[in-house]
Amino acid sequence: MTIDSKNGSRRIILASGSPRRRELLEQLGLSFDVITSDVAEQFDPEMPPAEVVQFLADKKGAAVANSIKHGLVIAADTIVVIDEQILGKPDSVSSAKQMLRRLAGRTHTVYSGIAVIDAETMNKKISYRSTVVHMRELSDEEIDVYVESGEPMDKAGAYAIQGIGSTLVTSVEGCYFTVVGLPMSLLAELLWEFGVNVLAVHKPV
Ligand SMILES: Cc1cn([C@H]2C[C@H](O)[C@@H](COP(=O)(O)OP(=O)(O)OP(=O)(O)O)O2)c(=O)[nH]c1=O
Repeated sequence: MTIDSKNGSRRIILASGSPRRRELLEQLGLSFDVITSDVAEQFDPEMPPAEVVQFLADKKGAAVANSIKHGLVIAADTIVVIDEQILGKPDSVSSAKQMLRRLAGRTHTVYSGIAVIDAETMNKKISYRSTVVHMRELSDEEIDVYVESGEPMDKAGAYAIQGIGSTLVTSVEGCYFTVVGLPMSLLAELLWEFGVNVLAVHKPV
């Protein structure tokens, strides 16, 4: 297998509208395009969380891969799980507050799945990581003020560990980037399978 020193010969496409995922990929110095699809994030409620994030990452990636001829498509999905219940992105201010009331003072698990798909062959590699997150106790007033910031609204579980939400998290067990939405070491492993060595793609920091 030839490993590209840069992804030069290989077009990489990020199938995600998430600015966080874009920023994380940019940090690797990879050149890539962003193409989003509008797949419905629906899944069988009986599906275990690890399968949900892989299923949805695959669905998002396949939708984009099917619309182009060449390129390596990267897609991801993130969910928060507490008491065996899946929390996605809140659809209203009140659901954001409800999610945070549920998470406050407790431990939950964040799952992130990644799918990498070769658009030419539709050969795919899909996997996931999970991280345990401990959140401190929060008063209703703190929750109200945090939700008013707007930050929780497009985040699974209604918080952003990389933002103001960092002040809610006391500790994590596992990969931080899994919580942000793109487990970077897993991404490197999956890209390697397609001949892209992210360690060789560098830019000065
Ligand atoms: C828990 C948590 C989630 N998130 C984000 C990551 C994801 O963007 C989002 C979960 O929703 P996703 O459906 O995984 O992603 P998305 O809709 O933002 O983007 P796309 O489907 O186009 O790829 O929550 C954070 O940014 N920080 C956090 O701490």
